[in-house]
This record gives sequence, C-alpha cells and structure tokens, in this order.
Amino acid sequence: MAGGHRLLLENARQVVLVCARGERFLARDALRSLAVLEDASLVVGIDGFIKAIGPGDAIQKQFSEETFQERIDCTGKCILPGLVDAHTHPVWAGERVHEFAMKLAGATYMDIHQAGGGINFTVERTRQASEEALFSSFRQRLGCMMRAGTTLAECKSGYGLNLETELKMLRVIERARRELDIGISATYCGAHSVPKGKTATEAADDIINNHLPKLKELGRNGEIHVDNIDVFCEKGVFDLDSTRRILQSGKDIGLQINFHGDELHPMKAAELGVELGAKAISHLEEVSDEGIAAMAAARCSAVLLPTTAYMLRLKQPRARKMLDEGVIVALGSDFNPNAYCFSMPMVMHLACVNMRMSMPEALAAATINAAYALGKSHTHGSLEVGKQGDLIIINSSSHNLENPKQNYLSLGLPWWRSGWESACRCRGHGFEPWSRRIPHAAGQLGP
Ligand SMILES: N=CN[C@@H](CCC(=O)O)C(=O)O
Ligand SMILES: [Zn+2]
Repeated sequence: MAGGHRLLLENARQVVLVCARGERFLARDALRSLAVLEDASLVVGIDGFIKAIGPGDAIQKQFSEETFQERIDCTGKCILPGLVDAHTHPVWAGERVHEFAMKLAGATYMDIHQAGGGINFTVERTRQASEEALFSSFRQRLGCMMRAGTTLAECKSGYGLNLETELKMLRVIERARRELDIGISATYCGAHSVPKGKTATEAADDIINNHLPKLKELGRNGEIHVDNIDVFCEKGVFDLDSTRRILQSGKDIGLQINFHGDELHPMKAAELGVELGAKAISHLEEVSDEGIAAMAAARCSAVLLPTTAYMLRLKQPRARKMLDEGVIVALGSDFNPNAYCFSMPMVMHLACVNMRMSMPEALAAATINAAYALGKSHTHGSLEVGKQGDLIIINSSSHNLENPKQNYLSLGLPWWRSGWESACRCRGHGFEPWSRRIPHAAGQLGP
C-alpha cells in the first residue's frame, strides 16, 4: 500500500518507553522507575521510525484519516523497546561441548586456554570453515536471538586472528547487517587471543600494521562497516601495554573502544579504558574500586555478562557497587561456544538473581544502557518519537507484575524460548527491517 504509515499498535495496557526525555543512558535515581504510559498506542512510519506515542484515544483521533500497512490490537498487552544485546561472539564453527565436561571435572577457563583449547580451538575450526557455512550458522543464531526479543546485537569477530579469517568473519557480519531483520553493531576483535606461533607483542604489531589499515581501507570503500574495537585484556593473553597500543590504534581510525577487561585477574583494565576514552568495558568481575569510580566519572559503561560468571563459576561482577556509584550498567548475553545463551530475558533474570539488580535496572541495562555502550542510544534503546521502531509486544498487562506467571523476568523461561516466543512479536515476526531498506533515513540517523 502506498502512502500512510507502516504500523499502528493500538490500545496497549502499557507502553514501556524506558525513558522519555531524550536521555542517552539511565543511572542512579533515574533507574528507580522507568517511563511507562498506560492505555496507549504507537505509530511507526514508512521510514521505520516512531512517529507518535500517546493515549489510545488521542492517537485514534490524530490518525483517524490515515492508513496503516499493519494494525495490531495490543489490548491487555505490553509494548517494550526491542532488547539490545551488548556483547556477543556469534560467528564461529566447531562445538566445544567436550570442554564443558573438562570444566565440570575441575579445569578452569585458563587451564583449557593454555592447553590450546578454548578460543584457539574455535579459531582452527573457523579458519577451515567456508564463508557460506559461517553465514548460515550465524543467521540461525541471530534468528534465535530475535525470537527471544533482541532487535540490536553487538557481533564480534575474533575467531580468525589472522587477517584473512578476521576479514572473512567481518564480511559475514556485514552480510547479515545488509540482509537480515536485526540491527548489528560490528566489532573487530582480532586481539581475542594470541595466535599460535606469535608473542603478544608480535600479534599487536600485526594488528596495528596490517589489520587496522586494511579495515580503514575497506571502511572507506564501503565494503565492510566496523563500529568497535575489542581486545581480550587478560593475564596470559594481551597485557595492558599491548592492549593500550591496539585500542589506541583502533581509535585513531575512528572505532569506538569496547573491550574485555578485568575478567579473570585484576588488570586495571577499567583504569586503562577510562584513560583511552572507552565507550564500554565488558566483564569486570575483578575490577578495582578505583576503576569503578573512574568509569562512573567518565561515563564509560560496564557491560556485565551474567552467563559467563555462571558458566565459569567466577565471582559475580559487583553490579550493586557499580550502580550505587553511578556507573552506566549494560547487559550482554556473551553468546559464544563457551556460554551458549541467546536469550536476553534469561540474562536479565540472572542479573536480578545473581547480581542483585532490580527489574527496572535490568530492563534499562538491556535497552537504553546497552544501546549507549554501542554508541546508538540516540536511535535505539527506548520508545521515543524519532527513534527506530524496534519493539516487542509481550502477552502480559504489565512489565513489572508481582505474579511470577505473568512476569517474563521472574520466569526466566525464554532460556527454553517457548514462553517468550508465544508472547513476543519483534521484527523477525513479520515487521520490516526498519532502517536498512530506507537509505535516506539510515543516512540521517547512522548505520
Ligand atoms: N573472554 C573472552 N572471550 C569470551 C569467551 C570466548 C570463548 O571462550 O570462545 C567471553 O567474553 O567470555
Ligand atoms: Zn566476550
């Protein structure tokens, strides 16, 4: 149908805006209660952006003469922003189920890594895999994420380590960005592990002298778009000095710094991230008090990954201290061969139970604050006029009910998908891939 609007969501019991005043993130007292409209409707335009949100009767009056490609009756339901997954490793070949048995028998993540398993096992399999096979499994994984409510995911390379395979992974991510109905923030993670036969210094030199110039060239030609640069800053992987050199070189070619820090050992990675102007640091199980204070002051977001601490039986990151000190806390699934979770609702559930976050804190961390960690909170992460129409509808009259049967967070069920799947409609369930097919809009608001 020509003209008119793309979508009308009518008469929802609640529209959970998350925030309503153009906030780029939520911290401290702003997390006590999120912006919610009762008995409201929402309009998405042909360009995929939100045109109006307001009381159901007012929207009906305002748009009474207008046409819509699709109308959804949301009576008794609740509309939320699409969930944002701020940390995933979704492009790889080769399962690592055998390592789960080793971990159950007492081996640590680093024991396996140092014995040539872990990331380096996946690197070997990913180097051997064809681009087509990698794309095919990646597409399936993104489909699972969408069915669990994710509409924007950060996706890392990092199972290639050599230039050839890192580029293969980034091409796969680029293809998904162009072809699939999910938003993607692409991260170059060529410093995910030190490749066999090289020292960390040699690997850093290769990245700085060969990988990053190539990425710059491909970005300029419009062949591959990369948003972020990542390093696994860890004892026995990349030390502070190599991490600093790589991240600074990435920043010099225009990438946002968003890296793995203070996970297994206290490294002062948070302090380094603040010094370099990082947008986000992930993990932080071992962050120092000074690192937390520095991140709060610098508005450097903490991407917490509850599945990792659970899987590896690590100590939990100190979410409460971070929140109380004003750090911008975001969440990610950390989907990877070692932590096989697609579901952000499950991640939010673990954050509430194991990290003692409140439900509003978990929802903000999986929407506006995760979008902030990816430099996209001006377009994503809340339901506000002018933002992307990325949203989910849940079959519940409130996002914050006491009744566990009706609350997706207390259920944690989406781990098995069924509860969420029947309750959720997102772009993958028939909505348009909003931004990608509308070139002028994408140009205005970024990729
Ligand atoms: N810590 C480093 N990277 C991943 C694990 C990747 C893997 O084990 O393949 C993480 O974030 O948990
Ligand atoms: Zn990771």
